[in-house]
Amino acid sequence: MPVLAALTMNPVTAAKRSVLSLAGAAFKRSLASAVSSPLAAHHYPVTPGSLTAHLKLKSGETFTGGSFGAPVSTVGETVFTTSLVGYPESMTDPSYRGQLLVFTQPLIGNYGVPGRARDGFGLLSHFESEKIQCRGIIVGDYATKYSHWNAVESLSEWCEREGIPAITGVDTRALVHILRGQGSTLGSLSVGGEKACDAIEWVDPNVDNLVAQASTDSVRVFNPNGDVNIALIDCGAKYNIIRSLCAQGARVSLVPWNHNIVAELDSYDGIFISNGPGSPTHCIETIDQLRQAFDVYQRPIFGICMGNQLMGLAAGLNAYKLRFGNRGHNQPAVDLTTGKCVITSQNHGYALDDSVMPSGWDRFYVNANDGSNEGIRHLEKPFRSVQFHPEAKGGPLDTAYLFAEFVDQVRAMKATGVAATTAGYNSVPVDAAKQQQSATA
Ligand SMILES: NC(=O)CC[C@H](N)C(=O)O
Repeated sequence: MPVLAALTMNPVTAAKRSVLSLAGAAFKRSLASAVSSPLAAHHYPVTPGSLTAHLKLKSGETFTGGSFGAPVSTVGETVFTTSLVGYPESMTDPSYRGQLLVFTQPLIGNYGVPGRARDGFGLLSHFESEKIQCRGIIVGDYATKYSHWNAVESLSEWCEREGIPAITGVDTRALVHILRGQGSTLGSLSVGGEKACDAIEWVDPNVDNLVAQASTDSVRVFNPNGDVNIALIDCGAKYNIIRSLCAQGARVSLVPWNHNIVAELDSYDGIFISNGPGSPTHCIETIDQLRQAFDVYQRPIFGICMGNQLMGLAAGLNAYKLRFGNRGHNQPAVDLTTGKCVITSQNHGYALDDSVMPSGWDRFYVNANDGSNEGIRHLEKPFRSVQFHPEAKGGPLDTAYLFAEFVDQVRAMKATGVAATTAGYNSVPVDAAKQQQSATA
């Protein structure tokens, strides 16, 4: 809507509608104050009569729009993704747990939501977990009509059914401008009365161990007849990681994030560490397990995203929080072993500080945009990890070869009789080791 028209609009209607003027230079000049101005508007609530929704950042900016999800209120870390497609996959990716997800792609919902068909491994074919994991979604322009051969419901119906609030009519360009400037920020999404968001308590989801919430409670086996047995440490694994390993012919034992794998190393031909939500620093048990495994395990270990961070922490690196993270499907990463650049799918807010590498380790990939770490590798042992998502879903399949390389290596080492652990290894369960440590402390 032209800004002038918005300014001459009935102020009550305008106040209900939206918040931002996009008037060129004025946009940049007065961004901070314009955000909370109720005067200008260029988007509409999704349908006449739909509930008003508000997104309020902890830093004070408020965006008003229309609700198209569940009529509930929530708080989360407001993060944005630049992906153009893949909202069903992103919203069910456990790594988005605790977050309010902003889509920079303005038109969202136009291909609806697919059904819950399962593949031959028992995994949902079109989702990355059983349910929506993000706390809410924020879009510029929700498409009220959808069309796709496998859609069974609208994005609005899905959100409502799963109790997830959703807001449309938000100037996501202005919102992302703020988030890029000040970094990922706590936000409240409230539906209903104008003041609903004032009642919200600001609780940062990252203070909790979100991995413990997302992980499986018990061991689950996929593709039981696979010829090599992979322990997949579940920090909140996306289904396509499990599927990608199974599709290579591997048997996958999905184990809880704090499972005592050190006591079972001999039964695994390879170890894989999944993606997962929140800060890696909460996963002390996993880091402890990996540190012990690095000393004695001789077969391949591979990590993805949270898995890269946990392997890095176990190797002796530190992790830090990125200002606004890298979330999208077109992030360039350079393989430092070949110089080749690959386009990758990403979703992370933390990164390894790889400025000084621990002895025996090297950088594997680096982000070609911001220079942040995209992976590490051991120089002698078959241990590697990547910060991006070779399993895609959504995103490009450029790096799917990493699954084939991993399982091929696992298979080759098994065939040539490489023992799982070094000779003389004393398999002390981690809990017992911890007790010993505290007893001698
Ligand atoms: N996708 C992931 O595994 C994300 C890892 C971690 N939660 C981060 O945000 O950096």
